[in-house]
Amino acid sequence: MPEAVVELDSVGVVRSRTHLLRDVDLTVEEGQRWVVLGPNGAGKTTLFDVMAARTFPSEGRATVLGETLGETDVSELRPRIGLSSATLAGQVPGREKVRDVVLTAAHGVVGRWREQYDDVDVARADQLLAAFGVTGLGDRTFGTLSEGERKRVLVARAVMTDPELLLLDEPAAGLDLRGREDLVRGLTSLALDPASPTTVLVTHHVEEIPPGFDHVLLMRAAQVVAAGPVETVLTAGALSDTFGTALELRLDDGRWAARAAR
Ligand SMILES: Nc1ncnc2c1ncn2[C@@H]1O[C@H](COP(=O)(O)OP(=O)(O)OP(=O)(O)O)[C@@H](O)[C@H]1O
Repeated sequence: MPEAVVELDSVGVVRSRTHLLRDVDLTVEEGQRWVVLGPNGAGKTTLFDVMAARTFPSEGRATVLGETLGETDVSELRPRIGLSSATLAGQVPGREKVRDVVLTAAHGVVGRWREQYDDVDVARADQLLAAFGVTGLGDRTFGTLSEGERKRVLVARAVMTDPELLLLDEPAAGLDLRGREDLVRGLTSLALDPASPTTVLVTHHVEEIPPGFDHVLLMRAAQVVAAGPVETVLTAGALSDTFGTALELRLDDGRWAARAAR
């Protein structure tokens, strides 16, 4: 029986007397690749922050990598989790060299300050930049990159530390078509590699689901609409319920596409 990497039991998050999450049950097992889909304001980022051990549940119980939030030292738990999110992007100094943005992940810091890196780390950072389609940008400063290039650098950074859990919050937001496809290709390779960490990817768009992602959580209005294997959970009906509008859904050669029902 594979071990649960994330176990949420009736989790609620309440702020200003509003439920950002309500009664969320979820088990993510080792080796699984999950996509969290839902409309704006559904609670996806709040759920992401719970899995990242950055937000604690107001109700229920959340266990991440065997540690129950509220009963553990998160400073030991957080380095075991690889993160890419808009919040993190905002924390990277613009003058930081791109290669260093990836390299500093190994030290759990944002901003390089006199750490020493091995050649093997530098080679891995360059290899990851190449895997996510941003080869040759290693010597540029982060501030000079386009939005899409920054996103891909941050995914490379999240993977750099060989985390036990990899969390990606809307990594394709703001990317142009080529950037999105480069990212999806990189994430597909990652998903199909059995050595890759358990991964959870948050997105608004089924077009951004990389082949190899095997589970889906659909969220709407702070609650779970459906969760489970992609082939059973991701249906036009469930997607229409999630987004509150009638949708058609197609699967073509491993890639999903959705549009308003005709
Ligand atoms: N501190 C807070 N107090 C009250 N409401 C909040 C607070 N933080 C977030 N919210 C609200 O909670 C809801 C869920 O937010 P969350 O960011 O988790 O949604 P999301 O699914 O990630 O949305 P998006 O797709 O737009 O990024 C939103 O309606 C948001 O406005």
